[in-house]
Amino acid sequence: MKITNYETFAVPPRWLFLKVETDEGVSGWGEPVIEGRAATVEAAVHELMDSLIGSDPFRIEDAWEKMYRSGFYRGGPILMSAIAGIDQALWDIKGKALGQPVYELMGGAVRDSIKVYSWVGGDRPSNVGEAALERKNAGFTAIKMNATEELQMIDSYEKIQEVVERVKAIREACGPYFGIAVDFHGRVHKPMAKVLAKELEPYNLMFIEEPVLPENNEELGKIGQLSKTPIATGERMFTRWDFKKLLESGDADVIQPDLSHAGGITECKKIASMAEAYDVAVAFHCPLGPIALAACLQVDATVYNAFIQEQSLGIHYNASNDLLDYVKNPEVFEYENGMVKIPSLPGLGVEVNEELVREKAKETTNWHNPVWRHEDGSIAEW
Ligand SMILES: O=C(O)[C@@H](O)[C@H](O)[C@H](O)CO
Ligand SMILES: [Mg+2]
Repeated sequence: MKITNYETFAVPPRWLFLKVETDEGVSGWGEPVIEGRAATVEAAVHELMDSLIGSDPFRIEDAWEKMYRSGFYRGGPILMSAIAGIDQALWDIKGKALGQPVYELMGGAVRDSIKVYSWVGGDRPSNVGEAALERKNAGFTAIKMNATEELQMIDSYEKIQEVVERVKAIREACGPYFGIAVDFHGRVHKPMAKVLAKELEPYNLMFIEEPVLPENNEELGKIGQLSKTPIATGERMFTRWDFKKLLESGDADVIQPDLSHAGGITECKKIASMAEAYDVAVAFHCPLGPIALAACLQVDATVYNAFIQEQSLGIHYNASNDLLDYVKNPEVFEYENGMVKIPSLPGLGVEVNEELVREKAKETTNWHNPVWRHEDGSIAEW
């Protein structure tokens, strides 16, 4: 079998899909994108795919190593997202050609379903108690919320108190054992991260996420000493080599590589195995579209230390589109009791609605992160 052609489609709300074709008529889909930089990743996908035309799509490891090692400059969000989507498409082709779900080609499933969490409050926090209860009533057993819209390096205890109040509202609305994750989103710097982590400790959170920016991961250990709450990070880390130091440090309790940002199925499986050796849990990051989620579920099936899966339901900047808009077989994601069943159809399991994708790709989709400023005029972390 040979790779003969490929096409990319930028579609609303802010996603990029890739279709890879072969000479035997089997095609595969991937989702190579990083939020806010879809066009840049698209350019990288074209460069990398051009070098794969004519090669055997079954030799995924070889394709991965070629894309990673033959370029001299390596890693980072753009290249690793491009590799990620291509890798997903190759696994989709292989699974479809062999009539097997991807997890069967990776050693088989260790679980039949995985717990998922929903977002509440979107990006800007508001009425989170009610929103969380709505999710709970819809069957979810866990949610994630953003801690804060903006916080300066040293900021007021009033803003800290606002975060605490929202978390308290969710805890009170949803009961003592409902899963609550709080995403600091790298918006909180070390001086206030210490304070916030300690203030949130009494609420028995499932985890706090990116308490500091990943470039400051060496601070995680100190925050961990101040609070028992499990610490999660990793959505902005892209390779095994990025995760190596973090895992060696012992400072992360949960890692969150993204199947569309961190080299795809091939790389994320390896990162997860490294984490297993350090007794670190995995919660694959996925605020993206249906192909990315499908790829996550295939890997979740085979990763012993995976315990929960993010999915984009409830994320407000995706609200113009439903996760299932581009999928012809929406029943592939079977939600029940806050869990999603692992799809067992060949390949990634999602049947992409190609006509709709082509139609929507005609619209201009140019989503960028909004620029926020603090009261004093300085740029706020997004
Ligand atoms: O954990 C999450 O899903 C968020 O941090 C998103 O990745 C971020 O807003 C970029 O889209
Ligand atoms: Mg996050």
